Amino acid sequence: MADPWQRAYDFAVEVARKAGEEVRKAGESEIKIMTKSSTVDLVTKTDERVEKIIIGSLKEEFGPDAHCFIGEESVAKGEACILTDKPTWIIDPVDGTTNFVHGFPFVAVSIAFAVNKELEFGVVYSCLEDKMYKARKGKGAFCNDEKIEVSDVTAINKSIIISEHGTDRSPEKVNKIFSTMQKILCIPVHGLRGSGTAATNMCLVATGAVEAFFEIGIHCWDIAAGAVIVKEAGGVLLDVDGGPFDLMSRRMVSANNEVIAKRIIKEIEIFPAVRDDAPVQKQ
Ligand SMILES: O=P([O-])([O-])O[C@@H]1[C@@H](O)[C@H](O)[C@@H](O)[C@H](O)[C@@H]1O
Ligand SMILES: [Mg+2]
Repeated sequence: MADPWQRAYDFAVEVARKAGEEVRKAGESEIKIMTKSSTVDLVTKTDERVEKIIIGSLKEEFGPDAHCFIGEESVAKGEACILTDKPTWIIDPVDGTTNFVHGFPFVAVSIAFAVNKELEFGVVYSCLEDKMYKARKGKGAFCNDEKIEVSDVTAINKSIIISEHGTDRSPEKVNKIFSTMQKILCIPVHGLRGSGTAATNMCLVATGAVEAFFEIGIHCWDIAAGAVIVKEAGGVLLDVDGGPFDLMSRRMVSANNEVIAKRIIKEIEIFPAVRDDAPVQKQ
């Protein structure tokens, strides 16, 4: 039987590379900082323009109504964030916007594709490092066409763990985030890190550079592509309470194996995050 999604996978890599070139060449003029959910949840004209380029290219290639789209900046402007059984692109045009604004060298274009609510493939282009990560369900994970695999470490005291503090600065959430990080640091682990972009953090798990990345507060577009890449590199994905991974729940643990994942989960102080697919509250 013909493979229905290979062309979409190959094209997603081309589009991610083109989008990354747009991010790299974005001039000072475009880095006009705007904010969304908080004063530190940044967005720029580049985020918006690059998302339009990505979606426009996909519609031109596959037809304007063939697929559905969940894009970070389209959702920010009021579009629905509902994953149906229809073929759906899940897009973060600039993952690591704060890094982009500050010139901190980790910025990624993240493009995932789901069918029947199953993630088919994911592409993460770390455009300042020129690293193209990609993975297709059942076909392995790659960085610049070299196969990648998670770390084989099972001892938590020989691991590096990544987490992020997100953009919600409410004291009760910040306290839980830092209390969790303190407990993990003092296990002890070899180190705590954070690149500032969830997609890149997940690719670091997939390459074995770190053993786990977890966060409460991320969105489906931050992690959808990285989820496929981690899984295909031999890693695991769980909810922060140890339950099954839920793409729309705004929380997750990605790790090289269940031993590390479950040891981290024991330390996570969970706080609520409104689901990506929660009904929009009428004003
Ligand atoms: O907004 P963005 O740069 O696309 O995505 C970012 C995520 O990748 C990161 O994990 C999170 O901690 C940041 O708050 C931000 O949400
Ligand atoms: Mg983004």
